[in-house]
This record gives sequence, structure tokens and C-alpha cells, in this order.
Amino acid sequence: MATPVLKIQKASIFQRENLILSEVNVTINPGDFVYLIGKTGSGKSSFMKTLYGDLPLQEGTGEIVGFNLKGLKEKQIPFLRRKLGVVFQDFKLLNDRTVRANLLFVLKATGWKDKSAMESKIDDVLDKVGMKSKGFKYPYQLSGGEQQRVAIARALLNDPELILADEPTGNLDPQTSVEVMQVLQEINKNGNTILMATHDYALLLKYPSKTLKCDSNKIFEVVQKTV
Ligand SMILES: Nc1ncnc2c1ncn2[C@@H]1O[C@H](COP(=O)(O)OP(=O)(O)OP(=O)(O)O)[C@@H](O)[C@H]1O
Repeated sequence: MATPVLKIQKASIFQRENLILSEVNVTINPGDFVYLIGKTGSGKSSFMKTLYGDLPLQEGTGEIVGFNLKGLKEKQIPFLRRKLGVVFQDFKLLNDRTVRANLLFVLKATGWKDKSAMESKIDDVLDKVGMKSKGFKYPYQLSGGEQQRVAIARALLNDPELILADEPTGNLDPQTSVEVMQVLQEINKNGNTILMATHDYALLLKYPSKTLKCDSNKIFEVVQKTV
């Protein structure tokens, strides 16, 4: 069996002194597509933040893409994030530069130097999300769905071992949500591992996959009922 990309055991997750989740045991293997569901305030974002080093893991053990979350040092966080692709609800693109310049900015910030390698990587990730022809546009010239595709392309730049998507369709209408979901499904089929927090039960029904639920300070796997 391949090494898991994420293995959390007996973890407790806190926001300041408040216990948000306890006895968390979650394993994600390469190639998985896993949903994280649960009502507002149940701890989905807190869990995601723990995984990308925004919240310290105070209790329990956690290994993610080869990093030990317990005792993770501030200076290790950029290296952890390089092996993760993080996608947020609000896209977080830089509005003062084009799509291609947004991607170039990330490549340079993560140590890329070779100009032609960077251009070809940008072509490659834009192609994967169906946005190759729109690289010259500014984010504000794009629809929400297109901006999210670019954010997914950005997450793919450093060939992440795990993509963490926190409510990636939260700002999109149902049709656009399905289109963005198709992009995520496609990249998962091509080998990317994805953990996606969502409120969108319609997507779960349309694209069933392993589902974890945050409820009553715990995370447990739920079995989807087929109607
Ligand atoms: N920075 C913070 N400081 C203190 N408490 C916080 C902080 N961020 C979140 N919380 C609390 O932690 C709990 C879990 O919040 P979290 O954002 O993880 O939930 P969520 O399931 O992601 O909710 P949503 O679906 O609304 O995004 C909530 O009770 C929230 O009030």
C-alpha cells in the first residue's frame, strides 16, 4: 500500500483555547477524492487550516505530504505549502495583474528561475483547467467560475501531493459549481489527490466519493445513501 498523503491520529484541534474537534483520525491515500462536510461552525475550515499549517496541531499526531504537523516550524510552512495546492472560496487572485502574471508570480516566489520552463508550466496548468486562451485577461475580466479555474491552475503549479479545497464552489451558482467540480474530477482522474470541504450536497450526490463529516466536535466517515 502506498504511503498516505495525510495521516492524522488522535488529534484535537483548537481555536485559541476552544476545543473545536477531538479524537480526529483521518487517513487520505494517493489518488483519493475526499469530501469534508458539516454545518457552519462545525470545524471544517479549522481542520483544513491545521493541514496547511495555519493552526498548530496541539494534540495527537499528524503527517502530511512528508511533514510532521506536530511541532511544525514557521520556516517549514512555505515548504509544506509548496507540496500542497490550496484553493479557497474567494479565489484570492491578484487583481493588478493578468492570469499568466498571477501564475508567474507564484512560480518565481517558489523558486522557479528558467523562463521557458515557467511559460510551459503555465500553459500546462491553464490547459488542465480549460483556460489556456484567457491567460492575458485580468481576474476582474473573468466570471467567478473562470477565476476559480485559475485558482485551481495556480494550485497545480508545483505538482502538489494533495490539494486542499475549502468551499471551492461556495461563491458560485449551481451550474458553474458543476463546471468547477468537473475540473476537480478531471484532475483527480489524472492522479491528483483532493480533499474538498463543501456545503454543497447536490455535488455530493452528483459526484459521490468518500465523505467525512464534522459534527459534535468529531470527524467521522459517512456512507452516502443512494436514492
Ligand atoms: N480565529 C478564530 N478564533 C476563535 N475562534 C474561531 C476562529 N475561527 C473560527 N473559530 C470558531 O471555530 C469554530 C469552527 O469554525 P470553522 O470556521 O472551522 O467552521 P466551518 O465548519 O469551517 O464553518 P463554515 O462552514 O461556516 O466555514 C466556530 O465555532 C468558530 O466560531
